[in-house]
Amino acid sequence: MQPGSLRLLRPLGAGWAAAGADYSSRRAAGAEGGRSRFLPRRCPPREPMEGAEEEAAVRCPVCLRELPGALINSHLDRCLQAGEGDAERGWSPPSKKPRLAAAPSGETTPAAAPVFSLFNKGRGGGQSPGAPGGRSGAGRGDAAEKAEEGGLALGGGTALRGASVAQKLEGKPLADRLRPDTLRDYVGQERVLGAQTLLRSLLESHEIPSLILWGPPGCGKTTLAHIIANSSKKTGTRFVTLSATSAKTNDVRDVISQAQNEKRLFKRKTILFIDEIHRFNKSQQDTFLPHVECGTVTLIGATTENPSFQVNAALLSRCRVIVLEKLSAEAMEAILMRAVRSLGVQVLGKDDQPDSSATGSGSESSEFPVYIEEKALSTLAYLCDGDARTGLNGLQLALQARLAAGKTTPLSTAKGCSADGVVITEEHVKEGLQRSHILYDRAGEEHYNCISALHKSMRGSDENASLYWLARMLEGGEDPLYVARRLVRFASEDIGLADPLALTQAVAAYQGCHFIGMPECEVILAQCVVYFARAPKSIEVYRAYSNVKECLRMHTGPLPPVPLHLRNAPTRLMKNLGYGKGYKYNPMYKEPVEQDYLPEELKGTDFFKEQKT
Ligand SMILES: Nc1ncnc2c1ncn2[C@@H]1O[C@H](COP(=O)(O)OP(=O)(O)OP(=O)(O)O)[C@@H](O)[C@H]1O
Repeated sequence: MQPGSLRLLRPLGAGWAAAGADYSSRRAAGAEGGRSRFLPRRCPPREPMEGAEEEAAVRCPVCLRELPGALINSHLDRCLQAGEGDAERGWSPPSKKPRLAAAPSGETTPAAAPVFSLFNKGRGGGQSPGAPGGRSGAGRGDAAEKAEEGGLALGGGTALRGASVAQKLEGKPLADRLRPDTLRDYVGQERVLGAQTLLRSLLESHEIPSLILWGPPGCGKTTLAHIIANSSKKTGTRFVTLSATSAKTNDVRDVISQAQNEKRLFKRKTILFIDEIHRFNKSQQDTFLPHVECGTVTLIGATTENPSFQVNAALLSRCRVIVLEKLSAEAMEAILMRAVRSLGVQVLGKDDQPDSSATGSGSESSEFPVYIEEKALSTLAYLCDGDARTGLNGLQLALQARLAAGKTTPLSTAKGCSADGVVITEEHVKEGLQRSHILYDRAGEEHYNCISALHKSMRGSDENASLYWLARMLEGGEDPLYVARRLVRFASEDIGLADPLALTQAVAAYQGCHFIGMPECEVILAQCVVYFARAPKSIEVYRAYSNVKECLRMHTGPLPPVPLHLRNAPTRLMKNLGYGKGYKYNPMYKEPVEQDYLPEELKGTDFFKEQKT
């Protein structure tokens, strides 16, 4: 490819990324590959500035110099040509700081070589397909990092100093900074986004249908929308974002009218992304229904709640529902691995153990390289329960806390080397995670899933499973009174007259929880749950009552009147009308009383016999 074929279309931001990507592929196609191919380049002298003073400055993605916009393309060509020569001469990179400052989020991935097997599995030397490591051209070589940062190498990799890591952790949260910009970096969700899937082909061909992205927190809904936004820019499509938590109906109207103008005047399409769409009430959702229908906007809604309940049915039928799942532990490992690489933290393998007995401290700990144990990463990947934001926040907190503590640990490596470093262990990452985040989402789908699992386990007389689901809820912060109320219902619905004491137990458990609260009341609920799991079950009453309701629902015409003999007759007039006439007061009879209690037309109906199976 000729240098002249590379063009910067935008001054900065997206243009940087686009130019960087072109540059990467150009470099990759060019020759033998390897990290040295992606080193920043020494640049030709600055171009003359005449006549360009008023133009916005543009930063060259290769050498990071700022130039007038008009000169950037010719500069870039020369810069690239010069760079090729430099790479062959083994040129060493300039200082890292400006490069970090200029890089868009997620684009800096200093490639510390992975040193343990777990995260290398099937990832082609630490680079997984679609995973961070798989990106080409985004990071510099290990040697360059080492030379620049003075980090110590253990097990073949390089770790940055605490001060550098701390600097990288400042500002935006790690999760935001690492939000992938392209599908290539989007990890997991193979079922809906894997190769050959419909959605992937649609996205790759920039044919974006209206979508509802449904999935648990941190599984990548917003990220997927962000990727669509990036790719839609290439086709000139507008991408507008609203959050249902803060947007008002008028905001939606404004977006719609702007979209109508853009469509009419410039033939530009608009994609409207609404985060947490379930927070819009149904009438707010109605506002954009006709505009989705006629194609004024393509809607992308993200929700953690089941859209069948939370999204207007008419709107739902015009959108494709994409169900995203919790990220697997493997996917989480890939995401965390990308994070530690981008921070310059080195992973310690099983054989590179810190000497925990000799933890020292020192004010210069910021001068020491930072390491994280392999076990700490895999534990984090499991504990964050498929929520990438929780995982990345946990990692960030663990690193920040450890760096702030200023403690260093002597390390001995498999190869017999020893060194001091700031080491993040499994315990540290556990501390960095909020327990309630790990186990349970009190407000969301998980709340209903767990209570349903508890109900079914008790119905199935599985006392172990019943206790497990109970503990999942209580440990996750569920309101014990909510569980107790469900137990009251269960006592009648599933145990019923097989053990009428169950209802008493449930009500007592409710009151007990009310009196003493958590955590003491947990055992009250546990006792009740086990009692219910072991109790005989009967749905006789529940079924019979359902049959009665069904009978009422199916009735056509006016409901039959209450038979006169069953009516009370408190006044003379009522008596005269025949109310209560012929009623047989049962206690007055020794023998069984022959008397009808159902309306005439239902005479002889047995709701208990007519049980549906
Ligand atoms: N599939 C993924 N691949 C790579 N990174 C991901 C993925 N999913 C999430 N992340 C990371 O986790 C962060 C949070 O994800 P995101 O905001 O997309 O979650 P979400 O599903 O929209 O959650 P919420 O419902 O809480 O808003 C992102 O900034 C990104 O760094």
